[in-house]
Amino acid sequence: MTDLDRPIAVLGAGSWGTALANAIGQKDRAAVLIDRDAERARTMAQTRENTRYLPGVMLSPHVEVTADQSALSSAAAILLAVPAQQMRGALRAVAALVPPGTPLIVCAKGIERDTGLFMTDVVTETVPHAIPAILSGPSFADDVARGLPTAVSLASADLTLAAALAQDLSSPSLRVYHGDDVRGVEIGGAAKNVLAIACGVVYGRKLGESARAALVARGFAEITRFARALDARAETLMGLSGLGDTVLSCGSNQSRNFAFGEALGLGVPVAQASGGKLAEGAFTASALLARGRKAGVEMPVCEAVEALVAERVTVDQAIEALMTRPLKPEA
Ligand SMILES: NC(=O)C1=CN([C@@H]2O[C@H](COP(=O)(O)OP(=O)(O)OC[C@H]3O[C@@H](n4cnc5c(N)ncnc54)[C@H](OP(=O)(O)O)[C@@H]3O)[C@@H](O)[C@H]2O)C=CC1
Ligand SMILES: O=C(CO)COP(=O)(O)O
Repeated sequence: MTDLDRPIAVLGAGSWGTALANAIGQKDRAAVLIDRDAERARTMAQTRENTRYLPGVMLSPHVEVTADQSALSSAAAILLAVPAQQMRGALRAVAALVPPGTPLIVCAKGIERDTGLFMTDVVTETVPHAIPAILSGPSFADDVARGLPTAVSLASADLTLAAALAQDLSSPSLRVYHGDDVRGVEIGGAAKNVLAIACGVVYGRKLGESARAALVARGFAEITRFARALDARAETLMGLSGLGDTVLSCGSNQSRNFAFGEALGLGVPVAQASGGKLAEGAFTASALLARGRKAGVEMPVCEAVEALVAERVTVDQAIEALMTRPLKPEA
């Protein structure tokens, strides 16, 4: 366990950051939730509710809300809950405030589009004096914030640290498993979002549950191939951050990625399909595909999502391309 006298800080006061801060607060451990907007932070501190991102959930009294990033300097660990494409900018802005050796736990699920880097690599580049870790798994913010039960995975290269952080974040409703396969955990979280978009498309286009199940299986196979090529462990992908989150996000339009795909399947143009919500897979698809090509891994489901998001193909063309690929052994 980390130093209990020091709070755990959460950078990013959106739905996931707020839910995580609340989960920590519900354990009677001090959490500091950092919103980049001072006015919003003040209002949230007073009303105890994040009306924009997590309406209807009251914050634990152990959660302090602030816009003052200097709170990071005294944190035992920092949870990074900003969107993947904003991670580099957010980290650059606070790097000087982070004491050497502080665990920076990435809670975002994505790959940086411009560089193809995973989030822990972005941490290493921007805050080299910190220790990167990753948290991922089946966990809708709303469920976690309301104390509904789930389990997630936390990985760090240092297994002892991963175990201590998992202990810090675990509660009777949030079971945090630990490990050292950082790459495996971050691939699971980033790639499931792309697969969730594909499943949403199939649902929106009303292709039936058999098609969705087949897509999950083939999509998961390509994610696992990709993970192996990047020296991640296949069994990590079979765990909470891979299979677990795939089951969650590919079967419910409570997932914003699934809902984005569903809108595409219904014929909504890409620009409107997210309804103003974050759909990480739309940004990650091109980066995942590029990394797959570099590693020599065929990723037809990811390719279809990337082409759809770039509006190079229609939904029907994407489906036809997937269904008319040369037949091959299943493995
Ligand atoms: N929501 C969920 O159920 C889960 C989400 N995640 C992952 O967590 C990450 C964040 O998602 P989520 O919380 O849902 O997203 P939201 O859209 O709900 O919130 C994003 C938050 O990040 C803030 N933000 C954006 N850029 C910066 C920046 N440069 N510096 C500081 N804060 C910034 C936003 O502030 P502003 O309002 O000012 O733009 C907002 O508070 C994603 O990668 C997602 O995949 C993981 C598990 C569950
Ligand atoms: O990652 C999540 C659940 O584990 C949240 O999924 P969405 O970002 O698709 O809403």
